[in-house]
Amino acid sequence: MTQSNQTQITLSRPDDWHLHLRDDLALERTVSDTASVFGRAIVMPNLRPPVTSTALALDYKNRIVKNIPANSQFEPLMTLYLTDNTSADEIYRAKESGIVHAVKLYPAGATTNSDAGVTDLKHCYQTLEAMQKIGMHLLVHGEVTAADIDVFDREKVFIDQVLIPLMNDFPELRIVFEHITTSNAAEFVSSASDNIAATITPHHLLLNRNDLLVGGIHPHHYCLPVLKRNTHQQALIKAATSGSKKFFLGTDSAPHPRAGKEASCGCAGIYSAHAAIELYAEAFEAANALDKLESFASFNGPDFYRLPRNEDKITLVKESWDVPETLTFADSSLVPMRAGNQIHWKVVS
Ligand SMILES: NC(=O)N[C@@H](CC(=O)O)C(=O)O
Ligand SMILES: [Zn+2]
Ligand SMILES: [Zn+2]
Repeated sequence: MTQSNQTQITLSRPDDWHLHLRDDLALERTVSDTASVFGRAIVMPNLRPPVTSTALALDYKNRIVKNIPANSQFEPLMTLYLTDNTSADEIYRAKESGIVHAVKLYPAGATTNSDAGVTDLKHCYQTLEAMQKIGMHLLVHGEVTAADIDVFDREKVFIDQVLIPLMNDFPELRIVFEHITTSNAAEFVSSASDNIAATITPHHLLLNRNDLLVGGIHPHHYCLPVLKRNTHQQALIKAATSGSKKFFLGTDSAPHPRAGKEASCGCAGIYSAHAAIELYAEAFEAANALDKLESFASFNGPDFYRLPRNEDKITLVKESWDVPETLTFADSSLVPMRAGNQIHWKVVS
């Protein structure tokens, strides 16, 4: 059967390898949306204050678990926020805990709540040594922050200025290049050693910078790394649907209250957790590659993290549904991806 008229797809339950759940009142919305479909999620640590220790990660996990719906087996996979002062001992404690699966590098100033991030990776070499030794994954927001670097070039420059030297100094360190947005990153990951992989978001597959800037400025399409030109979008689609084991699902679903997005200096982040796997199904169908969705969404991630694949399955059907203009979020509301429009796949089980 040609895929273009495929009307149903069943796949092993997917996981989200890059997710912002936020905290406290926000958890009711974010945890239930993700937990209704995904088996596990790598929960990003960029809270205020950030999750910089195993103890804080455990407390955070407990707050998340309280919001998991009764009928869901969802498991949050916790991460630590790397700072200049993170000790190797903290890495050993994290590994020992069994609940921390990775450490996240936010270059200071690169994105939301990144001001406590790393100012110079050289400060972290003992910590990185420990991570390499015990196989703790380093997740990177791959952008430089120098003011003289064009925002559209930040990711490309990060490869040469940070990633390549890092991989030379730590050739065994397992790295996830998060939310890649350029052909440069896709090509680099494809050709680099097996210990580096990448996540790709649904918005960087479905949108490009025209969707941010044409016909008016669209604040709900503003995210970091920023949407790039369509040639980069095409390169990401090619990578995601290539069948390569180095690319897997990471929504980077990053909610902000509506007022924070619709502002003269709006927050960066796109909320997709309400319809993430459906949005990926649209992107893979458009590329006539629905047969590649299961590996990208359900196999490549657990395989790279050396975790078991989920055993149960989900089914989506080709059915359009209306996305609300807003969703409740903490004590206010957020504008989800595709708000006020339709999504053309629907999870039925
Ligand atoms: N991606 C975003 O635009 N924002 C994320 C942070 C991040 O992943 O960079 C957030 O936490 O708001
Ligand atoms: Zn990021
Ligand atoms: Zn993120």
